[in-house]
Amino acid sequence: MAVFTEVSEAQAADLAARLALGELRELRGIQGGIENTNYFLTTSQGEYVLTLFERLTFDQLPFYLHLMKHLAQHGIPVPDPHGLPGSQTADHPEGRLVHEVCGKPAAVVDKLRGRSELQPTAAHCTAVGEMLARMHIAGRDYPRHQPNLRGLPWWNETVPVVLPHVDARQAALLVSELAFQNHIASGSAYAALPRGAIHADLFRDNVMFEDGRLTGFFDFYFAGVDTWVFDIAVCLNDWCIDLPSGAHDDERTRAFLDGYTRVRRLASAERQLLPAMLRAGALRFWISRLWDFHLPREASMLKAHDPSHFERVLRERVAQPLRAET
Ligand SMILES: Nc1ncnc2c1ncn2[C@@H]1O[C@H](COP(=O)(O)OP(=O)(O)O)[C@@H](O)[C@H]1O
Ligand SMILES: N[C@@H](CCOP(=O)(O)O)C(=O)O
Repeated sequence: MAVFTEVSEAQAADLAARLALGELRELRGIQGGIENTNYFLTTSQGEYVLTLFERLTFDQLPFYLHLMKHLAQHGIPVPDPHGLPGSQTADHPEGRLVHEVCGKPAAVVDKLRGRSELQPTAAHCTAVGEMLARMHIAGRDYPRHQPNLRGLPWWNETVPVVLPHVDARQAALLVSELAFQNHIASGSAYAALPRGAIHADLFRDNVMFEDGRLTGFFDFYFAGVDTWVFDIAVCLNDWCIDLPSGAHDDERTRAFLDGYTRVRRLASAERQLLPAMLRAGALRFWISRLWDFHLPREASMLKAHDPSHFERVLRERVAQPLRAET
């Protein structure tokens, strides 16, 4: 569970009133999540999620919140952020979406219906693949730009920080994989990859289903502009593997890629680099989990994710690269 900052009912009621969302009925700290403080906020008008951002700054947040607003306006099922009434201008018709609570940047978004599907079937994977491709297409005319803040520069910065905490075999893999990813990123195939706004963290716990149908997806706070195939790889590494072993699941992989390519065909550079991007996706989450595990922050409700899971996924991806025809 993650509540890093305690919000009082009075503070939540005040925010709900400022946003014209009605009277506070209930405020409940949310179980799950490791990055931000999240509460379910129920008012006389509906159900919302209040997020206080623990690492992201007032300057970084408009990219994420306006992206969610943009996607919602393009019919993509994501939580719609609530703006401050009266703050709309001709240039910013959505109004101010970043608020302040307990001195931290905060947002209030709609609560999605449904539950996450932690044991997905091929049909769930097809739905997620299709929806990810729709999101990539809808994001093409999103005008704001912010890099993926958990991309290659962050890996280069963070690997030396986590190295003292791992054993020699793990250190060797981190160092060699980082060198491989720097090599890939400097090549011409990588430069040819199509890119745009990506979610970058679309794991099983960030998508909702109801009666087998996908109702929406959330947790955009690792989003950024990066390659679309990296986003695909992050999904395949979570939705389409056997969790205990980290091994690739052929049926769910095919189902995911079928769903995705029904909406957008993969470019040849994407097909060529998918195996390398699967390794990149595993490395990214291995590094962040090591970082969270060995350099934790204070939180009144927090359970760090297991770093060794993504070490296994990475070893699998290195030993068994996905066949090119998949
Ligand atoms: N818009 C939403 N609708 C419904 N539930 C949500 C929504 N946003 C977050 N949640 C719930 O809160 C939990 C934690 O949110 P998450 O975004 O994963 O946290 P973090 O920002 O710490 O990564 C999710 O697992 C989900 O149960
Ligand atoms: N999905 C990432 C980290 C973010 O966790 P979330 O619970 O906020 O989605 C991981 O599994 O390491």
